[in-house]
Amino acid sequence: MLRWLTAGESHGPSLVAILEGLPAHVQVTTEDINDSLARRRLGYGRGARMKFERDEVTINGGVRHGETLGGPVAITVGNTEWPKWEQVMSSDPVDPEILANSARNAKLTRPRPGHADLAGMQKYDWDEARPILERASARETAARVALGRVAANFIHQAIGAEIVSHVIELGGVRAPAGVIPAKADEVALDENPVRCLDPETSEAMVARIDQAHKDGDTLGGVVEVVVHGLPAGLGSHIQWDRRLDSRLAAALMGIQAIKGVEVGDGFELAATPGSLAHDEIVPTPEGIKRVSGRAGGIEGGMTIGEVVRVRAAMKPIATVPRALRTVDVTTGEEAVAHHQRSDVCAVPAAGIVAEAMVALVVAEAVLEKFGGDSVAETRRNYESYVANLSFR
Ligand SMILES: Cc1cc2nc3c(=O)[nH]c(=O)nc-3n(C[C@H](O)[C@H](O)[C@H](O)COP(=O)(O)O)c2cc1C
Ligand SMILES: C=C(O[C@@H]1CC(C(=O)O)=C[C@@H](OP(=O)(O)O)[C@H]1O)C(=O)O
Repeated sequence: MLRWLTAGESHGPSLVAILEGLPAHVQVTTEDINDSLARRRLGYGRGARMKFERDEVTINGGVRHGETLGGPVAITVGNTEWPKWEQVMSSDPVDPEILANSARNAKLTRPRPGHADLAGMQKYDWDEARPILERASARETAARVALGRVAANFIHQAIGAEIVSHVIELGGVRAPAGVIPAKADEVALDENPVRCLDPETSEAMVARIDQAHKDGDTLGGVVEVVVHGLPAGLGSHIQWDRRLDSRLAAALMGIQAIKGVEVGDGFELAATPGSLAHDEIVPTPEGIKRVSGRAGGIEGGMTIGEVVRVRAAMKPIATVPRALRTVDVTTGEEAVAHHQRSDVCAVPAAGIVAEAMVALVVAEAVLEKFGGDSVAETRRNYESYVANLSFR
């Protein structure tokens, strides 16, 4: 069983992440994790915080000399802005006079529509939004990306599978259909300001972000995660919670601000006749293949041995500079929502987080199918399965 958990607040000293259940000998280094975290900071339209803050990665357990030991992998991502927040976010009590004189500690009593503020204040009985937004913030995704990198290394080393993501829609600008990036495209994707391979679309997306910035507005979009190299048979049709599609959907929907998930061509398939919607099966010299990939590589909750493709739709950032109407909870009067700073658009970053979530779910499915307490054992089991697969 693979399980993972994160802890920590947006302006706390650090995020903490634990991943348990991976076999021994997964090769992973602090540099690998730094590399993935740096990719999450990329993307045109992010706010000031991404520029001045750094992620300080420490692997606290489960890895020795660049290889996992089989025990829980523990990672902390330190927040270099912590000294500014040491009192506001102190875990121990702080002199009330110091807090009363701290502008940073001013009560946030005007909850933002679209964020967790209001429901969180009601549910957890707080008179302001700080205790809610600190954990609701997508700062937490840094911890998931750290774990996702360990999982991605595992699936690559055990079965050779590779994950890549790209932005297919941003602020209503849609990339041409049918482009499926290879892992080799990742460098170009990361160099592109909106992680989109089509130059014209990418320019239009950047222009849309500039316009939103000027208008005091924010944007959402759609990312697609592609997994190359998975064999047929991960996941199962046997029970709803064993289906790989349901698990991928839950993992993607669990990312802050993701409001829709598609497997393959998803919603478009709903409007397509069956004769055109499915991926016909044909014999080829390389074995049984599909003539198209509309299903996104999953049928009956199982991988079919083709490219897996899932999409996640992100709503626009909730902290809208041209602030939205709300109620000041101290007075009960109409007000505008609090706004200090925010991203205009974080869709490119959401793609990196989506890759991490897909890596964790796929790693879990690989371990279910092939097991193994060392990477070599997982690989042997995988190779034996593939060599004996019927109707290859
Ligand atoms: C990478 C990333 C960055 C985000 N940056 C911001 C931000 O700067 N400001 C903001 O209000 N929301 C931001 N969000 C979205 C909020 O975290 C999200 O709207 C909030 O947690 C409530 O979302 P929910 O309704 O989906 O739970 C970001 C989300 C992601 C994935
Ligand atoms: C810090 C990160 O993202 C943050 C996610 C976020 C939110 O509300 O989700 C709000 C912003 O933080 P702040 O309100 O402090 O400016 C983003 O910068 C990060 O991704 O590392």
